Amino acid sequence: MLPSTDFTTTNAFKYLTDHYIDLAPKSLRELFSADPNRFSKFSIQFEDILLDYSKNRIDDETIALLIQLAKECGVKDAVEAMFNGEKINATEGREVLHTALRNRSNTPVLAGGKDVMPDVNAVLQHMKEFSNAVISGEWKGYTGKPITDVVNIGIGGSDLGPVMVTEALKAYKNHLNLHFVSNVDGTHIAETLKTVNPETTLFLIASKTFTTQETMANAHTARNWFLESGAVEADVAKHFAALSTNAEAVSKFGIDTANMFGFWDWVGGRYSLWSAIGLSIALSIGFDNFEELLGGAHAMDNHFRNTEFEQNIPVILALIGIWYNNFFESETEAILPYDQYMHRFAAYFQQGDMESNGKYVDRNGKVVDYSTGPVIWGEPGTNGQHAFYQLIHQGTKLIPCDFIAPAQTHNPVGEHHTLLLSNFFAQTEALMNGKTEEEVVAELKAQGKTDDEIKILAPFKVFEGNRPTNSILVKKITPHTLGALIAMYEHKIFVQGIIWNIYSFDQWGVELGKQLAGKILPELRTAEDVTTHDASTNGLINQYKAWR
Ligand SMILES: O=P(O)(O)OC[C@H]1O[C@@](O)(CO)[C@@H](O)[C@@H]1O
Repeated sequence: MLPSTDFTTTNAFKYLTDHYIDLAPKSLRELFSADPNRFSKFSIQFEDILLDYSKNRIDDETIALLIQLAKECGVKDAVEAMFNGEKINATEGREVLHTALRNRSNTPVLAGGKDVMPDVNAVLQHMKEFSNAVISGEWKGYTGKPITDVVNIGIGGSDLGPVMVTEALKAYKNHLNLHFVSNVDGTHIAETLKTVNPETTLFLIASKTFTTQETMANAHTARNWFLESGAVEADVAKHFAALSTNAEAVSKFGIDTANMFGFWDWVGGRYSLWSAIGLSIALSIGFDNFEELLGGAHAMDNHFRNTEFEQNIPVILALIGIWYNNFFESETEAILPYDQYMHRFAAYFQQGDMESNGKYVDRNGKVVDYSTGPVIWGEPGTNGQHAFYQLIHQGTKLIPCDFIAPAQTHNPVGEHHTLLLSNFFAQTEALMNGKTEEEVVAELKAQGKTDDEIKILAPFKVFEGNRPTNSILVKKITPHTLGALIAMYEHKIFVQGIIWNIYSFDQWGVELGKQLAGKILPELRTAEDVTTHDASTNGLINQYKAWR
């Protein structure tokens, strides 16, 4: 069982509250001038990843108290419970074993007393053989042509991970064209089908449950399009594969279960890119690179499981996030990758973090009286600088930011990468140091501004600074380092869920909307006005009917 501690009643929480009051007035400038070793003290290197967390509102005591908080909340026991296959997803009665999917050591991992590794390895072997056959051209379509395009049809965890990884690793992609259809909006499948040839297109129907409305609607549309193009039922097997836990539903849809790549209930949707859901990744970058991705995540798993908290990157990130979320009352966190290939990285962790920790009831079924999961958002740098950095620098909200950048680029064009990295370094420095009134006045004087002009302008040009950031410098974004980065955030989310005493692996909050949509759908199929809802919903539906 997971420890179930109300962290607001722990000693650490009390001392952190007292310490916050002492520390809050101190500026980061003061903290850095007081300790010349601040960077080395508050940074951790793991393989080719450097985490610099020194530009945070912390000192030695803060970190010591936060680590005490983690210990008082039983984080270590919770980590072992997860890796050892305990049913920590208690409301669904399931284990949480996405770590087994990338367990490259192949040591036994028990779920329900059974070692899952033989099954995991069997699916990986099937994925390897299949992706090699498609990539090599050995796998032929119904007119004898090799596959040129792969369309992954899925949503949420059956889409976001494959999209993010195939984009982030585009430098490793082969000749296959990857397409991702997720939205039930007909535009998504219509626009995609315009671009592909039924003779050379492979559809992956990616759905853990194989019941998700959007995915099944898109899958049936794709199947109808394929059959209307001149193919027959027997040809479906050459052009459709299923990635799911639900063999019965796959077979009922009409996909040969020989083309099914299975996974298990102990794989959460938002943690599933390491499973058969990752087949589109293997097709895009090759199975060897997919294994490298698994290897990077496995390396981070070992770091997370075996490293003392003081040097444990996911634990430190989790604790710093809690420090701002629960003591400085920040509400969001920005993930800002200075890498255009990583443009879907923040979006991926919107599901990863917000679907895991967007909970208001604790593990005892009590409504919490403290803040839990943050809003996750972000865009690549430097684009964000021209969109929302104004608020981060001079807004009234505290926005903790994770800045991520590769030291090496895959596209050494001119000095673009140097320009990019100059911004990466400058932004965290600016957010930390700000610009004082004295510095502003001196600058305006040097520009020849009059005293009156300076008096008017100066307040708008002062930067408070003291705005916290983490800097994550990666030697190069490769399948291995990307796998490690993803696992790093997964484990950060896990640690925060344990400390907030919430269940991070169910997602009951997505059900109500689906249920109500199911009730409204038949009402939209008739011409009559509806009266069964509140005045707003009735009014909207009836106006839609009048206009459609
Ligand atoms: O993979 P599937 O079963 O089609 O679910 C898709 C997504 O739907 C959810 O919102 C759950 O209903 C996400 O948790 C999940 O990743």
